[in-house]
Amino acid sequence: MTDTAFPASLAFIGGGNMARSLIGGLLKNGMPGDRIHVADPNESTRAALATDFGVHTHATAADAALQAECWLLAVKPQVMDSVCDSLRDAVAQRQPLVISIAAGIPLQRLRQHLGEGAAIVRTMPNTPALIGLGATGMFAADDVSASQRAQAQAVMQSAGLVEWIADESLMDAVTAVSGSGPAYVFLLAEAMADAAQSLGLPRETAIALANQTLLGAAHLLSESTDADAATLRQRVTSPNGTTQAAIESFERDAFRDIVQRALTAARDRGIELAAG
Ligand SMILES: NC(=O)C1=CN([C@@H]2O[C@H](COP(=O)(O)OP(=O)(O)OC[C@H]3O[C@@H](n4cnc5c(N)ncnc54)[C@H](OP(=O)(O)O)[C@@H]3O)[C@@H](O)[C@H]2O)C=CC1
Ligand SMILES: O=C(O)[C@@H]1CCC=N1
Repeated sequence: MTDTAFPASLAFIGGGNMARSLIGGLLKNGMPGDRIHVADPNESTRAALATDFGVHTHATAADAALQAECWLLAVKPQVMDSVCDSLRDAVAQRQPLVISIAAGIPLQRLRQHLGEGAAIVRTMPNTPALIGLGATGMFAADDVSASQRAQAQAVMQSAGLVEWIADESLMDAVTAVSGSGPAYVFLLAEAMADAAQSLGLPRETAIALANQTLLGAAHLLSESTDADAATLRQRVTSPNGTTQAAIESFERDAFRDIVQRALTAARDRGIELAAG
């Protein structure tokens, strides 16, 4: 990743959890903090961001936006319409590249509230962005130029893997698998530790073993070039052994259906958020 791919200046609208994760990644990849502006209404949030990252901070979205050629919309979906409305004059002045990370909100709705003049890329990152291991799905409107796409990609790639999505309607499926996905893994970590404790292990030992198992399995999955998840699972599963007993229990309890229903619920909630 070369610094030249980054926008010359970047304004985060919203300085919460995801903004913090993405700013951390940008700095690690060579974007200087003094080229980043962040708007957040909370004084303590602004102070912490300025101290931790050396970024410029602003109390209003428009103040930050006017300072930058690329904006990253990182507010909750529920306030996105009003935030975009407050940026209409700044859009007319700056003609920005706008990257949205909001779940559910379609490009058309962003364009409607921002007004004409913004080139918009809709993305869906996830919280492992904080350690450079994020996964982001991206969709660009037709009027986004190749160099703007490259800039948007550079911003999101500083947080990890990027996948371009050809059809905007699939962005809610991206949210369901990778945007919300880290929470499913944390739920599994909780459940494994709880179960191990109930089988008699001390709490701390149960947590340590469950967490390290998820870490090791994730690394093995990502580093195994010759084996997919199913193959790796089979390698753990000795015939008539302990793993087979557990997997058969999962299958009897319709584990795959449970996952399918959960992802469908997340996808459908994204569609509801689009409706406002
Ligand atoms: N958390 C996640 O795992 C992921 C989240 N997303 C998306 O990222 C977006 C942000 O989520 P997240 O970081 O978790 O949310 P946070 O609530 O942590 O951050 C949003 C921040 O925006 C601030 N804010 C509210 N109104 C304005 C305004 N008018 N101008 C500037 N800032 C404002 C909020 O302040 P206050 O708290 O006072 O309202 C808050 O500090 C959402 O749209 C979400 O869908 C996408 C992928 C993953
Ligand atoms: O739960 C949410 O709505 C956000 C979007 C994906 C992850 N967190």
